[in-house]
Amino acid sequence: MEIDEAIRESNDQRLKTKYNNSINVIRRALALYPVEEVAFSFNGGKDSTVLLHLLRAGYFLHQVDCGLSNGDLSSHASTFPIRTIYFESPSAFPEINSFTYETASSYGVHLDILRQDFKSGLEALLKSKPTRAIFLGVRIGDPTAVGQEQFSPSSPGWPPFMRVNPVLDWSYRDVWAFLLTCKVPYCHLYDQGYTSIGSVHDTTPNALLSVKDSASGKEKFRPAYMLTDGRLERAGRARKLNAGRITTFSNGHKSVENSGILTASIVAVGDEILFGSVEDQLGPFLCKKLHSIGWKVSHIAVVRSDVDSVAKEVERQKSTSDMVFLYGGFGPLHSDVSIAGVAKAFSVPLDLNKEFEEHLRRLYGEKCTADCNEMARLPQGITELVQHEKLPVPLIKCENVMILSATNVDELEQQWDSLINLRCSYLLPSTESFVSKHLTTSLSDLEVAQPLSKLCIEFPDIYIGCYRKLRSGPITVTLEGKDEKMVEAAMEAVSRTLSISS
Ligand SMILES: Cc1cc2nc3c(=O)[nH]c(=O)nc-3n(C[C@H](O)[C@H](O)[C@H](O)COP(=O)(O)O)c2cc1C
Ligand SMILES: Nc1ncnc2c1ncn2[C@@H]1O[C@H](COP(=O)(O)OP(=O)(O)OP(=O)(O)O)[C@@H](O)[C@H]1O
Ligand SMILES: [Mg+2]
Repeated sequence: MEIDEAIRESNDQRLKTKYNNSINVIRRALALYPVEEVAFSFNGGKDSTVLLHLLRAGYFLHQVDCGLSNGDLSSHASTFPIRTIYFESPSAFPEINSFTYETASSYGVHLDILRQDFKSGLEALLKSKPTRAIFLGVRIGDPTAVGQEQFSPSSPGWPPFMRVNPVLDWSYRDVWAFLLTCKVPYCHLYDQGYTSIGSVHDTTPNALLSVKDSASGKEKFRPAYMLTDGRLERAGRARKLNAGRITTFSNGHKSVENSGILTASIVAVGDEILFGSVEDQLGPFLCKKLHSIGWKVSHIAVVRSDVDSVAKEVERQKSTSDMVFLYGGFGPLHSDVSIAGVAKAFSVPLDLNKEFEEHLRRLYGEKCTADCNEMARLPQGITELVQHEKLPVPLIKCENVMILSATNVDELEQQWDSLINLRCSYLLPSTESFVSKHLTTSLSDLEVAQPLSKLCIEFPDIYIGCYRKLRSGPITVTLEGKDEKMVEAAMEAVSRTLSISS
């Protein structure tokens, strides 16, 4: 197998270590999942080109593990056995597209072409073919690698599969060391100064590789492998704006139903909460309400009343949750910075919203002064006013961020009821709500730890958690899921294992 041979013959010890670790990840994945239920996500980029060759070598060595090959390194299969998916997009570079197709044909890779967005494409793929694990060329430092491990289940709200990232810990230097050592073809855009390739709309050659041609005086670019500081790999990529997940279900009811469990984040703005002088009651109230409609709250944060703190948190949460609920810091006071923070998170300016100004004028009458005009300046181009007869002024929604103006639980209840009443496409109750069961045991932590963690593996779709009110007191086990029978089966298993009589 020429890849394995090239690495063995190389005297780059670091590359050998990276290669061996990645091959082990691939062998582990192939031992865990039948090869027909595994896929490879290939897009012709440098990282996925590395992964293609690692998979070719890894599959060969896996066959040796299974006794299906005699380990003769010169032999290799003429077809690549792992199903390969390519999300083809009209905004991909033609060079990337043709490299993907040419590579597939050279290495006997059968490509499944998907023309939808990633999430819908994967939903369709999982429906048509059982797929338990997908190999990806994601590396630490990619924006999408945040929080991922070599084996990471797909995110909540995504179809269920294991993301396998064999090159997660490879550096920019490792990628080029591999491609050059193995002398494998790569897309020639990388020889023209491109160091990371997205779409034609957000990618340019990396300016750090720019040189002036001494003869013609024209600008030229050195090849990607000459970039010395790998941290600047993405210098030719434009920053992505407005990456909210709302777009995944902007066409309303139908897609909300299809997208599995919906997730929410809650952001409270208020220095007083952080000083400990005011207790936040709105966060727990929202958690209860969201849970009651089958949504999952993935995160609750309290941030300082300053524009950057709000912007940073909203920017983070809007791309990982279906909806972000924000409260506090709304009004004409100097500490009311939430709207500006949201605008900054979406990189848009504030702009006078005439409709909202009219609502404020009606509400405040004579008292509507210049401060009202300030309050009517809302994030430009992304603001939607949500009106209901029970609301004195509409609520403000910016893409998937809902700004709640409530300052206490009663006001929040009124705003929540109005939103539910409106049956807005972005806050629909899930078709199934959660079923929760609780059990109490007086066994110690040490006694329940192992049996419970085994049950978590046995019931992967059921949340099994524990809490206690006293360090030495009884432990309450919580079981939760959307399939009542499964929750009951898990409860019986927990009762049996911990010898609890119900
Ligand atoms: C096979 C595959 C699986 C993915 N799984 C997830 C996932 O579980 N969670 C998630 O938030 N995004 C997932 N994504 C999307 C990527 O994290 C990311 O949004 C995408 O690669 C960004 O590409 P873009 O910059 O071209 O939009 C997946 C993408 C692919 C191709
Ligand atoms: N359009 C796509 N089709 C299939 N897989 C994709 C697509 N886009 C991304 N992926 C998967 O996500 C991984 C990470 O993408 P990313 O763009 O960071 O890396 P790359 O394209 O391989 O290299 P580069 O960083 O040079 O662009 C890819 O290696 C691939 O596994
Ligand atoms: Mg890429």
